[in-house]
Amino acid sequence: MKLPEAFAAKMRTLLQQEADAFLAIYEREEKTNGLRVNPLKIDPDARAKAVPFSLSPVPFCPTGFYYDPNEQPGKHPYHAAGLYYIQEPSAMAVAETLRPAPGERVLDLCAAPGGKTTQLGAMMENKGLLVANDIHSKRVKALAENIERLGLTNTVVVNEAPETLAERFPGFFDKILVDAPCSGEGMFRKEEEAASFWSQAHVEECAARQRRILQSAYAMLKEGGILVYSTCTFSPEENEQTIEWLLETYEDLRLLPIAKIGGIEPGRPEWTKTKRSDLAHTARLWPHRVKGEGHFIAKLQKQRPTPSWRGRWAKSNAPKTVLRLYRQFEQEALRTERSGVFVSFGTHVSVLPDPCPDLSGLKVVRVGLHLGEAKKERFEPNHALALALRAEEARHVLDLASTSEEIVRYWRGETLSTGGDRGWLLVTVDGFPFAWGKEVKGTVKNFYPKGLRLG
Ligand SMILES: C[S@@+](CC[C@H](N)C(=O)[O-])C[C@H]1O[C@@H](n2cnc3c(N)ncnc32)[C@H](O)[C@@H]1O
Repeated sequence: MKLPEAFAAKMRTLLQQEADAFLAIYEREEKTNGLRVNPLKIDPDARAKAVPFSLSPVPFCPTGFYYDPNEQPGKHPYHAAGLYYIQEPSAMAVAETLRPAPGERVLDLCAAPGGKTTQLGAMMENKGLLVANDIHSKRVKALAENIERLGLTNTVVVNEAPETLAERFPGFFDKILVDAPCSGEGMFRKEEEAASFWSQAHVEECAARQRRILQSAYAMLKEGGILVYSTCTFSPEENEQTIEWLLETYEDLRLLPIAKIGGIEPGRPEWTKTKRSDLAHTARLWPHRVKGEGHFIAKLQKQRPTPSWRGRWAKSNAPKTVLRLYRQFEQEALRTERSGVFVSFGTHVSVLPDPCPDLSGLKVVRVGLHLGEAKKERFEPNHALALALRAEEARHVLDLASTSEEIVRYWRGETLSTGGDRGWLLVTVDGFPFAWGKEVKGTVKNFYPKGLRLG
């Protein structure tokens, strides 16, 4: 591919004798293809075996695998069922570095389309609070869809500027990820268009924006909290120099070492003004050193006592009539009873993550688990509920084989004839929840969402 000349010259100066190996990767056609299996849906012991592609492990991510470029996992019904997320392999190292625990309060500040959010949510086993934010309203839609597909129930999706969130949540989060908007030099093979935008001026604009975002992230971190910063670019201005600025601006921040496994290399202190040696704790994933397109990662801990958050927690506002209809549906269709704080938006009802702060006044796209909608005297379950269940939690199941004609027809939105009359049933693919159906007088009415159907 054709690289911007100024970019190639800059990388030659930086990398010197290593530059040829680095630049040679752009001559190769094939990019690396990866998928990350979803431990919320696939039993950890059966991970790779459950997915019918030839996979080889990504060395720095236990749930990550490379797949063969001739395979198309994005077109398999298992993708629609949320069994995996297709993700550029070096990107998988970022959430591994933050590694939140179940029950923590976590913020993914630049989250769309959700590659890292879905990885963080799975690590949290759906326990605690995961706030996924993105400033761009269009990109937030894909984020919400991916969260739903992967079966995350402890997330809040918001569409705000980081400054707005920083005013609302000072000192609130245990862990924050800033996967920053960047000049995307590591994306050139994936999206050739990204190369045409490259200029040194753009790199510097990105660096200035990253600093503004990091100021907000710092404000929202608790004392002792962990901040992970990442980019998919190579420029020192957006990587080591951004971290150098951060350490000089907030003297209580301490860089923590990142394990240099599977070809991951240290950051380059020599590419900064101060050359401070702790910058080698950061990580560089070079495309000529690891099988991946490239990333930079830094991990920091806040040391300073921080005034604790004094906001309010969210309360239930769901009308009794709506809740009664949901409980009626639950008795008819499910074997489990959901507890938690139920909230309604018009006729729609969701159950919040635990804990969940009061979100009024923020642009909230989605909270917790969207259970469904009360319609006159009945309750219609949402697709998100189907994808968050295990098959054994449904009273009635219609299981379709992934290789069958029926699953393709169902995915397209067609009805199926079964001869039964069981009401709400969970349609599964090889036992994995896929969608809702309603079986009435021998026919299963299709509730696969219109916007997600096969074309
Ligand atoms: C590298 S992408 C995030 C990729 C995502 N973390 C993932 O793994 O799928 C950076 C994101 O930052 C968002 N963004 C740009 N400016 C922002 C800002 N000022 N605050 C928050 N997000 C911003 C972009 O819309 C973009 O979605």
